[in-house]
Amino acid sequence: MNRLMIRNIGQLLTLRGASGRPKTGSSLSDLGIIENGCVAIEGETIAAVGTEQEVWHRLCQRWGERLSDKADVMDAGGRVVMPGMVDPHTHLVFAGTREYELEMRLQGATYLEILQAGGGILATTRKTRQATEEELLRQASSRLDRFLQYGVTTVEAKSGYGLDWKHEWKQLRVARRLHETHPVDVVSTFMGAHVVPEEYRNDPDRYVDIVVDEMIPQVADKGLAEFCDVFCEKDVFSLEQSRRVLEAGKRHGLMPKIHADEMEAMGGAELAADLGAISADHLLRVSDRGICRLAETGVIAVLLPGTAFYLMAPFARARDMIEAGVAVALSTDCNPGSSPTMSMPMILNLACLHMRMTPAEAISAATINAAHAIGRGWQIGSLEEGKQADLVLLDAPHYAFLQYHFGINLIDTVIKKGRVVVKNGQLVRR
Ligand SMILES: N=CN[C@@H](CCC(=O)O)C(=O)O
Ligand SMILES: [Zn+2]
Repeated sequence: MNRLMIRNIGQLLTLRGASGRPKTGSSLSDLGIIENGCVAIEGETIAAVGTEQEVWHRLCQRWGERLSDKADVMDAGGRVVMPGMVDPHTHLVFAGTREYELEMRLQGATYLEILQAGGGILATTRKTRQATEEELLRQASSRLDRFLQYGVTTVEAKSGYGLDWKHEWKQLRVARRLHETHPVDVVSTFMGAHVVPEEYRNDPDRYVDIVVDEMIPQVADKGLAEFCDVFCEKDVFSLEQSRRVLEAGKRHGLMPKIHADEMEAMGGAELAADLGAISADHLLRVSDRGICRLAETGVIAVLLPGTAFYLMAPFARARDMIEAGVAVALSTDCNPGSSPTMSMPMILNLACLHMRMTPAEAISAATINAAHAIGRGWQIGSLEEGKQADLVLLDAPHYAFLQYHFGINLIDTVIKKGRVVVKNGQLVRR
């Protein structure tokens, strides 16, 4: 079994103490920092975390004396070590690109107008349906490589560019194969209710019936996803249709997630609260009442500032949410239309500069709270004994360098399940 000790860590961000429930309020600012820290890894798991002295003491008890003979040692050179980041909202598996929509939007077309004219998600659906499973796998795998280089060690991935069973299933199979073969862990969400496909344009309720009665039972039966999501939005899926989809998912053991209050305050956050969803995502226009309900019910707000930035829309009110006691997480929303990025560090920049989160709050939101938003707070998102050994070494002496710099990548080393997968910023070939 491999053993690795990382020593001489200037700032070790443990994010400890929140594996049971996400951070809220002032605890978001507490990164559990250990100065001159050390982490020991055994196999895929963290064996000890603490100051160098504490870790040596702990390991001598476990491994006996002469530790350096028993473990590889990595010198962090006084730099920052933190948990691998978790991206809890991506549309990872798709074919084709939509760079032409940028120009259309710059000329005044809105995201929803492009969609209604048969572009947007519908354009990506046409391409994704045409693509072979191998082609989708290849494209999504190279996106995961980039995620890894940006310090992300687990992503959630939604279906929703198939919009019929054959192609939704293809997307979910690709996500599963990536989880099995790529170093990044992939957690699947079924999102057959992403938009109404063109063939049901005149009968959207019939499409909802198909999602509810045919697709969700098969997804559950085949164990293809843990979560069920819906795009609850004006002219996409109504509140009532969204409720039907998420309730059906729940009956089949798929936990609800929701694209809520993105373009209009539709009451999506309130629906998430009613249903006990694990997260409500986007929330650019959420109402005050929606914020209160999220806080009361413990639904995690997954904020996607890359989308507001790229769609030139107002940013979510992260400060109001944090003050109200909502658990906030951050994500890229990686997709070909509204947020074509794999850069979590860029998301942290935007969270600070446009949503006024502090650097420490943003790191909590991108690690332990993001892990909770996909039901993995017990396993990842913090550096504590017994948790999965997913961690990142920054080429920086202070964690705030991650938000202070922009447009450059400070991720030096990434360790996934105890193995070095990125070194000097470069992927280590598998
Ligand atoms: N808003 C809906 N779905 C995605 C965008 C998908 C796309 O445009 O392809 C989102 O979360 O932003
Ligand atoms: Zn999305």
